[in-house]
Amino acid sequence: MAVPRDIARTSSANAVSYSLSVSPTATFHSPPSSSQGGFMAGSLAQRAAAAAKQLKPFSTEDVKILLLENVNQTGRDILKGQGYQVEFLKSSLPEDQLIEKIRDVHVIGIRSKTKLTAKVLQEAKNLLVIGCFCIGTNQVDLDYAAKHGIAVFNSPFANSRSVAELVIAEIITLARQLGDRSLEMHRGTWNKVSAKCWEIRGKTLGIVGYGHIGSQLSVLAEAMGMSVIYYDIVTLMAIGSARQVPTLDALLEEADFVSLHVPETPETKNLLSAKQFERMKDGSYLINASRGTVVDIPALIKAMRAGKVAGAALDVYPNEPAANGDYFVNDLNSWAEDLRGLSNLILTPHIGGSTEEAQRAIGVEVADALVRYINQGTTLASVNLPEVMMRSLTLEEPNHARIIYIHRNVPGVLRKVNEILAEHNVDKQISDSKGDVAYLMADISDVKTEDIKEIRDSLDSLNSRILTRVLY
Ligand SMILES: NC(=O)C1=CN([C@@H]2O[C@H](COP(=O)(O)OP(=O)(O)OC[C@H]3O[C@@H](n4cnc5c(N)ncnc54)[C@H](O)[C@@H]3O)[C@@H](O)[C@H]2O)C=CC1
Ligand SMILES: O=C(O)C(=O)COP(=O)(O)O
Repeated sequence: MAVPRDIARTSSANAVSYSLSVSPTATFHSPPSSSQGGFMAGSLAQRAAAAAKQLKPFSTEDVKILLLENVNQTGRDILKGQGYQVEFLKSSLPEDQLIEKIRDVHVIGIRSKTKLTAKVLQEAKNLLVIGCFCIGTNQVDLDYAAKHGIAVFNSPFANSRSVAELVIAEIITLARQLGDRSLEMHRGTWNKVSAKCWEIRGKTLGIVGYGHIGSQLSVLAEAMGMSVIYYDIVTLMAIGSARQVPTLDALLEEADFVSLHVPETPETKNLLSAKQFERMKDGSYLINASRGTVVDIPALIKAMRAGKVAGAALDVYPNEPAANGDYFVNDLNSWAEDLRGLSNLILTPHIGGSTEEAQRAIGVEVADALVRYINQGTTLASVNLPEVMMRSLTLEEPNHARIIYIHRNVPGVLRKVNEILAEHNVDKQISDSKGDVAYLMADISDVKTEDIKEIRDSLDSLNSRILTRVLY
C-alpha cells in the first residue's frame, strides 16, 4: 500500500536532512516507501516489513513510469498507489517514439511486443528497471540491460494455464475443422462434414518444450484421453503417463498433434522447417503459441498445401501489429495473404495469455516486483541480475542507509567497497554475481548527511561501478 508522502517524510527516524533530496535521475536512486503488497503476503517477513522504515530521499512523484501495451489495471493501481507518475498507453510504440519517451523515465512496463534493444536502451539514461508484464523476455536485450545496471522482471507462470487451455481448445477445433465450419456458416453455407474429422481421444499429442506451459498442457491433454509424448533439451520428470522422447524427430514421427512451447532463442529459430514437416505424420496438426520465429511459415504453407499438415493454429508471428485494429497483411509478413487463404488454419492475435485471470495476476506480480526494486533494491526474481534480498531497515535503526552498488564482476571490488564503507558500521551486507555483473547491498549505521554524499561519490569513482544507489 502507498505510504502518504507526508507520513513517509515525517515518520522517518533518520537524521539525514532533506536537503539531499534529489531527482531519482541522479545516483540517489531511492525508494519512496516499502511495498506492503503481495510480496511474502502473510509471512513473518511481511509482518516484520510492516514496521519497515520508509526510505525516501526524494518525492515519490519524481519516479516516472511508462506503461505500454495495455498493462492491467491491477499493476497500474499498485504503481499509482505508491505515488509514482504513471503514464499508460494501450499500444506499443514505434522505435523512434519509444526512444523519445524512454529517455525520460525511470521505469518501463511492457508486454511481448515492445522491443527493448541495445539501440533503444542506450537512450534510456535514467532507466532503473524494466517490468515485462508477460512470460517471455526475448524482446529485451537482457545482457545489455544487466551491464548497464537495469534490472528486468517478468511473470514466469501467471499466464501458463491460459495458454494451455487455449491449446486444448485448438486441438479439438482443428480435429473437427470447427474454424472452417463456423466461417462457412457465417457466410451462409451449410456444409455438414464428417470426413477427416476426428475425436481426440486416443490420439498422441507431442509437446515440444516441457516447461510451465508444456507440462500444464500435458495434464489437460491426458484428462481428455490423449497420449502425451514430449521433447525437451533437458531431461524432465514426466507428469502422469506422459513420456519423454530423445529427439525432436522421434516426436514428430509419432505425434498426431504437435504443440510448440519453447522460448525464442537462436536454437529455436525455424525449429520447425521443411525437414521437420517431412518427418511429421501425414495429416497431422501443428500448434504454435510460443514465438513466431519458431516456425518457418513458408515451409508450413507448403506442407499444408501438400496435405502433409491437415491443420494448424498460430497465435504468434515474427512481426506482429502494434495495436488492435491494425492490419495483418503482407507489409508486415510477406506470406500473410498466403496464410489467410489456407483451410483449417486458426489464426489468433497473440491471445495465449490474454485472460482476465492471467492479466490481473501478472499486473500484481510484476508491479510488486518493481516496487520492491525501487523501494528496497531487492532483486529477487530478476531475470538478468543476481537475486539479492535483505531484511528491511526498521524505525528502531536510526541513521542508517542502504547502499546498492551494481558493478562489474572483477577481482578486488569488495575490498575497495568495504574500504569506503569501513568508517561506518556495516550491519548487514550481501553480494552476488551473475556473469559479468555483481550486485552488492549493504546497510550501514551512523550515517550523517555529508557521509551519504561522500560514500556515493567514492563508490561512483571506482572503475568497477555500473550504478550506485543510496536509500535512506
Ligand atoms: N502465446 C502467448 O500468449 C504466450 C506465449 N508464451 C511463450 O511460451 C514460451 C514457453 O513458456 P513456458 O512454458 O512458460 O517456458 P518455460 O521456460 O517454463 O519452458 C520452456 C521449455 O522449453 C525448453 N526448451 C528450450 N529450448 C529448447 C529447444 N531448443 N528444444 C526443446 N526444448 C527447449 C526448456 O528446457 C523448457 O523446459 C515462452 O518463452 C513464451 O515465448 C508464453 C506465454 C504466453
Ligand atoms: O507472456 C508471454 O510471453 C506472451 O507471449 C504473452 O504476451 P502478451 O502479454 O500477450 O504480450
